[in-house]
Amino acid sequence: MDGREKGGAAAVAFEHVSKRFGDANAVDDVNLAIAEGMFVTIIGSSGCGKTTLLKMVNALVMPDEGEVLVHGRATSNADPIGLRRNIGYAIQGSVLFPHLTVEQNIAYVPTLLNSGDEDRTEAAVKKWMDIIGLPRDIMDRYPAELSGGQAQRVGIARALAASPDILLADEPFSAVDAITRASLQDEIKRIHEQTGITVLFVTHDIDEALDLGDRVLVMEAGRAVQFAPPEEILRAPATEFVNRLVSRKQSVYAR
Ligand SMILES: Nc1ncnc2c1ncn2[C@@H]1O[C@H](COP(=O)(O)OP(=O)(O)OP(=O)(O)O)[C@@H](O)[C@H]1O
Repeated sequence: MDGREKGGAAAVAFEHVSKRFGDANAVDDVNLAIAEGMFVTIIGSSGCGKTTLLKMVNALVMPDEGEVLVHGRATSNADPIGLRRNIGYAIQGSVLFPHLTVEQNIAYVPTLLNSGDEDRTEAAVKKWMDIIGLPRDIMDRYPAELSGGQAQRVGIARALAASPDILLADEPFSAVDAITRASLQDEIKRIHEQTGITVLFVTHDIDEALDLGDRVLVMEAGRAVQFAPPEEILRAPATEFVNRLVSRKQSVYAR
């Protein structure tokens, strides 16, 4: 059994999920289902619970109430290590192992999974370096010898190299210039189209959220206030906050 026992189950479902830290409701009764292969962007002001929501998918944070289901199976019943094997996690800033080369960083999880099959691991590393637009000649460099954009690409390649079927991305493009960011956005779109991977992508940037997402999830003080395709977010913002978020865009799209 691979955890997909409920045929056609959503890749990720939040069933009335809440999480508190002290007095703060980090996530407040979130109830939604994300179909397999969907690209969901998550946006909201600072501290509204985006990261906490993401971390509940790979069981880095457990809900106080409700259940998070991954392929129909509650994270509370899953072995966290097995769960994380199928879930790539790319976060902002550099989280590369500083003492390992680019190749070793990307190979880290495939090495564990391929248990010593070096050819298979090397093939996986090269494949992901090519897909993500990393030149082969940086394979032997250490993270400190990379540009910010290269380090973020390596982080994403590492998250994808284990061939996960879900990618959690927490502002993965936040620390790069606009041009690098645009090219990384194109690449993540292409990877999504090519692999059919389910993506949950946190961003602070409404343009990025509307451009990348099949669905945009807007969060406000821990609550999921709107979960809809970009056109609907623009056409019918559900709250005053969503309205403010998109007001500038509507005039542009209405032209
Ligand atoms: N480990 C923790 N301990 C205590 N409080 C926490 C913890 N993690 C998150 N919080 C609090 O929970 C709330 C939601 O935090 P979270 O990081 O999920 O928000 P966010 O929307 O991702 O914010 P940002 O956009 O600033 O990254 C915040 O009030 C935060 O201070």
